[in-house]
Amino acid sequence: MQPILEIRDLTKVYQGGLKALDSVDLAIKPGEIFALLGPNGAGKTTLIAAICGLVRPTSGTISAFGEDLSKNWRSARSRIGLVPQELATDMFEKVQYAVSYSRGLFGLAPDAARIEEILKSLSLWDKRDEQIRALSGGMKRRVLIAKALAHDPDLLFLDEPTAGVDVELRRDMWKLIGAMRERGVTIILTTHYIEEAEEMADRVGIIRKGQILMVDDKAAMMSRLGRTEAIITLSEAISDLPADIAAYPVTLSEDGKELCYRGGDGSGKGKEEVADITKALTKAGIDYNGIDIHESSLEDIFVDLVEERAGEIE
Ligand SMILES: Nc1ncnc2c1ncn2[C@@H]1O[C@H](COP(=O)(O)OP(=O)(O)OP(=O)(O)O)[C@@H](O)[C@H]1O
Repeated sequence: MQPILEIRDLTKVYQGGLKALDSVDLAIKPGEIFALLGPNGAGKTTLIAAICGLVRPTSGTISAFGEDLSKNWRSARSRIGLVPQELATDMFEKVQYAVSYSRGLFGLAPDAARIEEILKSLSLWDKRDEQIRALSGGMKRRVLIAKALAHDPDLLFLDEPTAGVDVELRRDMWKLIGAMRERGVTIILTTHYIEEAEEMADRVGIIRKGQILMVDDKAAMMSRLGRTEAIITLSEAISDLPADIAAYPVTLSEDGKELCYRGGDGSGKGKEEVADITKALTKAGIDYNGIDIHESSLEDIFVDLVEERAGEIE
């Protein structure tokens, strides 16, 4: 299947010499939700801005819908929507006007019914005649989304769509993003909230210091890089581990009272091994009085990756 968006060897060096993107390659499949995860300053916004024509790349190519954006920017751009991090709109405008105006910017004929549908889907219809400045932060965020949807884009970028919003609004946003996907919109979102990527995304890309560290299906990433961690608290300190237990990925704490397991592969193997270890302990006559077991989340994987690669890149 031809990617809806293809980025090749994209580099952006800002004036002053900061390399915000470093040879980025990325292909986005039609209809997917792709989450771009990265710490502050990783280059997420720069990447989106480069695709949306707001930042000029230093080198590399970006094609969307099969067209090279540097050659045929206008037609591809009309099929792209961007929900930026911050509101860059006239705060005195009324909601409905602002959203209709966004549609007009792309040369589309006014479509009151479609605008009404968008405003209703975002619970903004009751606020349609209010000035944007009078809305709460969460409602302003919805206006940003409505404006980005006004021209019915096929490819939608959401730059930190839920940064700083409350949990309820975040859940609403997730539902909304899910509904957009149902309509066939391809979605790329950047987020600090790993929970968001875990909940929403089909694929996840991890970016750090302008480099893409890894791109994979979310489930594959979790099963490939997932880990089980367990701490088994022993009733009495021991000085040595029996050989059959030492064969597992375990370490004994300095005081000899805790057995720490770190292994598995996100497929359930870790839990099985921990169960086997407890059986072996019982067989060896070693009592334990607690097991604390933890399956790693996408967050743990992300933190591990970013920390592990930090040394390599610096
Ligand atoms: N206009 C600019 N001129 C110079 N440097 C810039 C400019 N815009 C961004 N940068 C730098 O480029 C790097 C990447 O920034 P970018 O905003 O793309 O990161 P980000 O991953 O979106 O971060 P955040 O999660 O904090 O929004 C940062 O070091 C930033 O300071």
